[in-house]
Amino acid sequence: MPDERMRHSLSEGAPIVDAAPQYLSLQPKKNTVLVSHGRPPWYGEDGKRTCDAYVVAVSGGSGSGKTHVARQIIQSLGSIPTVIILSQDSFYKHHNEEELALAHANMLDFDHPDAIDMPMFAACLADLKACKQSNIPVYSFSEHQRLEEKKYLYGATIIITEGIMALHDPALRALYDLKVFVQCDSDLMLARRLQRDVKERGRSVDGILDQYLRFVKPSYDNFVRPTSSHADIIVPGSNNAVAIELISAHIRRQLQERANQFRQRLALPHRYLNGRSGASTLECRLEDLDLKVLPQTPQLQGIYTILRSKTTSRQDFVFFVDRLSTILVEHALQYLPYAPKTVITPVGVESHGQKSDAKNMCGVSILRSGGALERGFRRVINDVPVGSLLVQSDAKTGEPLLLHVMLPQCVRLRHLAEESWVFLLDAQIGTAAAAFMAIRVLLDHGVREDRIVFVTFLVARGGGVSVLRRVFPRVTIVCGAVDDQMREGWLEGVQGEGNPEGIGRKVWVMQPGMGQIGDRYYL
Ligand SMILES: Nc1ncnc2c1ncn2[C@@H]1O[C@H](COP(=O)(O)OP(=O)(O)O)[C@@H](O)[C@H]1O
Ligand SMILES: Nc1ccn([C@@H]2O[C@H](COP(=O)(O)O)[C@@H](O)[C@H]2O)c(=O)n1
Repeated sequence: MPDERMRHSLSEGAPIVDAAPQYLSLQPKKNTVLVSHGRPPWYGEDGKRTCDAYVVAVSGGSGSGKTHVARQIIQSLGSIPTVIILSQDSFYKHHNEEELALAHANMLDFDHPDAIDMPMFAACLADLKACKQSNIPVYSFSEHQRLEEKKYLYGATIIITEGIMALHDPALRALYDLKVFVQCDSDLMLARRLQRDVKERGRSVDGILDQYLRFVKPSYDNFVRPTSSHADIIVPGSNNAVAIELISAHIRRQLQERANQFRQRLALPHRYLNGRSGASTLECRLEDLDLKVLPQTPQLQGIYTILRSKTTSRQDFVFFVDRLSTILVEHALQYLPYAPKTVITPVGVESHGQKSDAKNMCGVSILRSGGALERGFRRVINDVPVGSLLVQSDAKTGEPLLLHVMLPQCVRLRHLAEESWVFLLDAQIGTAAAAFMAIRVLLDHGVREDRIVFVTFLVARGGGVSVLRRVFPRVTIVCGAVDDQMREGWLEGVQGEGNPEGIGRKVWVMQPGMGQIGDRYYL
């Protein structure tokens, strides 16, 4: 189970609102990633994507209940990892001054297929379906205008897209796994639209009726209703509980089939390890792993001795973790590109030096223990953005689950991500399941593999690092020490806010290791 305390603090304290997933509620918001229990791996042991997101399209007239049906499907599905209701309304085109004046006079046709930027909608949907991020436009119904801001979306297992023209475009239809049309009487649609547009879209009754007679009704008859022929299922716009149940049963079955198909190839933590039961073996040679290990100086060994000791106080542990993080990040910086630079010194003499060429440097810590490297990271790299990923193991299956994605702007925007240098921070690479997932997330965003620098205190030679290396050979891994083994062991629970009963759990532990670094650093 995910750490409740982490879930609580992250959902409350998220500084970038639109990047934070919402936990499933009875009224799920549109264009937001809704999370129930986290996202299992969407890639196989070769690091490649094994399945697309499942896409359901819901079309129908305005006020037919498309959004309502999308929400009913989500509720009926119950526990699904992550889902987005993607609204086609967000893709209304940008309007010039003249069009805006017409719109405010209810004289602009928003019900013609040309009113929607179909290629942009298809491109965003295709990215989300392919498990990539998308930055979708934000539209204001009261201003009749596309706003400056964009909304970042990433990580849905199911996408439910809804809109009056959702089934209109053949390129869009090709992206759907299931096509639904909501059929409703025109008078009911008009009544609902009147109520909603007055309450939510700041419209007058006269204006709504004007627009309805001039554009909405003719367009429904000419463009919207005919697309029902493309639907796999027609759902009534009211009293539709049976239809919703059929749809959700179908989706559940489809997802189950996919899961069964791919489970064999999923990247389960124990499958990364060389030894399959109880303990891992030392099959790989250190030099084959191409790790950038800190020079083993006496003072570095001194730091590790303090950190490994179970009698070290928390105060000392925090101090030496911060010191070690600083050393590691300094060491990691040498793997960035540098170019010669000449400066004039205060005594007027030229000095020939170096300057880093790396653009958009940022950090991403893998919570919770990766957070222990953040202070050192910020000390070494001035004013650097730091994001986070929360990956936890499912107690039943052992699968890593992606629970939370909070990435810096230079990763969220694809055109920046392609140039960015990202330092992934985690306390150790043991099974490598979390590292694997975090690298996959960055690659999904367009970060180049050779611009990912993984910084960690410890790597287990007999752990999953050999698989990580084979799959992502161009990622630089910087560490301070290499431990020989991993063993399946029982970790005593530490009583605290998130674990009031101090319940222990079965984990893969590194040997000799440093214990649970996150617990020792934060508690
Ligand atoms: N099956 C239904 N039962 C009761 N109210 C509904 C139903 N479907 C839609 N509504 C209500 O009608 C209004 C318009 O529905 P909505 O789903 O927003 O329509 P659409 O997305 O098709 O424009 C909303 O206030 C919604 O609560
Ligand atoms: N500025 C706009 C843009 C669109 N509309 C109307 O919205 C309807 C589609 O949205 P639904 O949520 O009802 O499906 C469509 O019929 C447009 O007329 C608008 O009024 N103003």
